[in-house]
Amino acid sequence: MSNITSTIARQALRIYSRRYPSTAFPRFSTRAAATLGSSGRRNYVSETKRSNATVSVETAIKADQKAFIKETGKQPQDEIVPTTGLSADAMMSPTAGILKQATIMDEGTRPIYLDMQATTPMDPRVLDAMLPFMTGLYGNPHSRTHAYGWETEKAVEQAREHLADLIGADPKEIIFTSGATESNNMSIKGVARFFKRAGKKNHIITCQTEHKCVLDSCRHLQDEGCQVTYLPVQSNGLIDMAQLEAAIRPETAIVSIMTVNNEIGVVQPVEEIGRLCRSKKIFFHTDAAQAVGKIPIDVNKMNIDLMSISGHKIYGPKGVGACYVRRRPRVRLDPIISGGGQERGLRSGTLAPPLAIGIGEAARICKEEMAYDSKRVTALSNRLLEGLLSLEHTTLNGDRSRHYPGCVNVSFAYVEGESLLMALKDIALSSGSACTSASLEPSYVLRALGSSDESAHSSIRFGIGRFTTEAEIDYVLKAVRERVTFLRELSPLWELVQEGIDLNTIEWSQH
Ligand SMILES: Cc1ncc(COP(=O)(O)O)c(C=O)c1O
Ligand code: FES
Repeated sequence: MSNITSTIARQALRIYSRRYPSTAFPRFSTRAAATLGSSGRRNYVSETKRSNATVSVETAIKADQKAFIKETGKQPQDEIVPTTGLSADAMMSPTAGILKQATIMDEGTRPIYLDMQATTPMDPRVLDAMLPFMTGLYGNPHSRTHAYGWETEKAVEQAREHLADLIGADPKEIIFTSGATESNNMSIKGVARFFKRAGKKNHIITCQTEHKCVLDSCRHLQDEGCQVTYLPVQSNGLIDMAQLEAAIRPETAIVSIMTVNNEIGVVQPVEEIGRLCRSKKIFFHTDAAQAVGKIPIDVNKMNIDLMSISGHKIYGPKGVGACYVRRRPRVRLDPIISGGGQERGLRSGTLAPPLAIGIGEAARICKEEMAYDSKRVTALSNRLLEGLLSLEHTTLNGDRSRHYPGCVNVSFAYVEGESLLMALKDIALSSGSACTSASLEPSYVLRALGSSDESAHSSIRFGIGRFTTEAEIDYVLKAVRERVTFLRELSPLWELVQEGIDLNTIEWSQH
């Protein structure tokens, strides 16, 4: 039996005291240990000393498992048993069989994965489609003089068709890129630079809750002399159409508003935005990385001129994406990557056929299974949300009806989000976007909704996807309920609330 000493509670307290510096904080000493039993299942016990009193708490998967057996009469192995059974190193070992372990087949041997907005597991059918193009079918799809080139080109063009089919586009309007980040850069910088160079228009409209790569592209364009309006959002996370209309100027070249927000899952009124932009002859770009393949999108019905797609958000490979670029009326843009003129001259460089074929297959499966996936994800999401909201002082962030159900962002008042994440090590979750998850800053998306720093800090995002099971949701609900209760019991703020004190009436001493 091996022992893994963990510092979950200590780290939680460190963050807690950093976050609430003005709070008179009782002295704590903590010890938390996780043991990896010979059964391969993980148990952990934490012991917390608060002031002079000692509180021993067995928060634990072990306890969860006992309750699970009692409630269901089933052994958890039959259902889900999150453990540290296989380390990442072990998974990489050639004897472990990486393909076998790295697919959904590993369910039950690692933490439950509920971070689908960060990335999705690759569908094994996607891998099947890709593999021949990593080995025997290695031709350059741009080679026109022999069969090696032709066979690869044929498969790449079929992938383009699958992507086009998913969003109601013509295959010629699909440009393969390295991901949604590149597609966003290409769209926004490309259009803005074209119009600026032509001396015509130099204004861009976007929104404060966009992904960093959109906001950062706009910042770069500001340095180049463009003007940018960052629209605020309402407290439900949606933009106000009247504000958008008022922000439009004669020199506005492009409006960029995302379809589904990656942190809170709200769905912006894309069809209305498209109609407005078309009526004003302004190009409309949408970052649909979190929307494509999950909710129906039709670029013609929605008057979308440019759209960003990411492979790894739709059960496809990482490092590949696509950009929809409308041909009629033709979107004019300066390419970011110049060279051999591939991809309609908009994105030079040899394509990566396995990746392009992977995203194509992922798109094909999404189209075929969207209704089924959507029904499942919605049912799981309702189950999760109902359970989470039954905990007191817990709220959903973002609009409840204009919402993609696979992204559930919840605030647990009086619980520090990072502490909760640490107490939920058996579940892979995040408090926001993956690229900002190392930062202890509160989410700028939640701040834009008007959330307080405390509320933003106490928020967790639960991402549900194609391979999530009901048993996993039930496990997560139980674990969250227990650990939120545990952490609240440590919180001096919670103690005050329980004593009936209105925290807003307290004047905290300043340091
Ligand atoms: C809304 C949104 N836009 C863009 C991206 C970046 O996508 P990619 O990783 O394909 O560059 C992401 C994912 O992280 C996202 O969620
Ligand atoms: S790049 Fe994926 S969340 Fe930021």
